[in-house]
Amino acid sequence: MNNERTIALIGAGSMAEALIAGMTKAFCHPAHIIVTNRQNRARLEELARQYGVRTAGSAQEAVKQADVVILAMKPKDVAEAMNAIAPALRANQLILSLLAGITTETIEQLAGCDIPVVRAMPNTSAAVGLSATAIAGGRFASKEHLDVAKQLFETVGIVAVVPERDLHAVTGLSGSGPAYVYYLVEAMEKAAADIGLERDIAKTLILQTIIGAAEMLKASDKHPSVLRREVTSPGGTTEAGIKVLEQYRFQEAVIACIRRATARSEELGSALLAAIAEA
Ligand SMILES: NC(=O)C1=CN([C@@H]2O[C@H](COP(=O)(O)OP(=O)(O)OC[C@H]3O[C@@H](n4cnc5c(N)ncnc54)[C@H](OP(=O)(O)O)[C@@H]3O)[C@@H](O)[C@H]2O)C=CC1
Ligand SMILES: O=C(O)[C@@H]1CCC=N1
Repeated sequence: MNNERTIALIGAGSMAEALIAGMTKAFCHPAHIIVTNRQNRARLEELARQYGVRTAGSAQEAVKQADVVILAMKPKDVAEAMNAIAPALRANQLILSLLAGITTETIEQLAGCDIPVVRAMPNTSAAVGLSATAIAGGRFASKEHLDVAKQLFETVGIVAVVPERDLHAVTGLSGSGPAYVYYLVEAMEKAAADIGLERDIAKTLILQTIIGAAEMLKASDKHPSVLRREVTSPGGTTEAGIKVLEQYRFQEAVIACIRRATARSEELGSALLAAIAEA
């Protein structure tokens, strides 16, 4: 809790809240956090009540007081947000961007000054302190800036420093990753209903199965395919089930899904550049 920096969060959605929850537990006093959004005042008041953070009437007002500016709006809204805050930005601040697909170079361009930018890709498990976050520094970001970002994101999970070119892939893999797991759970719940299991019992069993498998992956040195084979008795139930997944080309579908999400991250970056060029 020894961080004395003032942090402005521009955007007050689900990722912003996940970060506030983590930062107020382990990174800084809530009074050091100022949160702002575009129009939803009730949302800001709710965050202030729940976490004790401060709010600001405008993004520019928040940025004027800040050492670290966290961009937590959707990529499509960043040009408008940066337009509003650019006049208040100073080169001794640090911009931390959570935006999918948007490069540090684009943020630097929108800022219009030589400001340090760190691009981060966390995931929503930050809300329970279990985000897998990757970070990369822009042209003006030093090791100290990366260290600040690392410390901040470590309050909501684990952090890897990666080359920026890898962040599209990280976004497709672990940024979007929780949704893939939830999708699997949705399918398991539908299957449980289909085979006649009582809903609450099925939910409990599915959750424990996911947590148990994740803990096994973490605790063991074995490759996932080895752990899978240990479940699979010859001629047994698992073998019969996995054969169906193979018929449906389950692994190919997952690989195509992550490739598509990665490409989409690249597209989000290009779409913003095209919009900036047009404006
Ligand atoms: N959700 C996820 O799983 C992850 C998201 N991200 C990234 O995090 C960012 C935020 O995502 P998420 O929290 O899901 O988004 P939300 O839609 O939940 O929240 C977006 C927030 O941005 C605010 N906002 C929009 N435009 C402006 C503006 N011009 N000035 C100030 N605030 C503005 C909105 O305010 P208002 O309601 O008033 O319009 C809202 O509070 C995205 O860029 C996303 O790519 C990264 C990793 C994971
Ligand atoms: O779907 C999205 O674009 C964001 C980025 C990663 C997770 N959610």
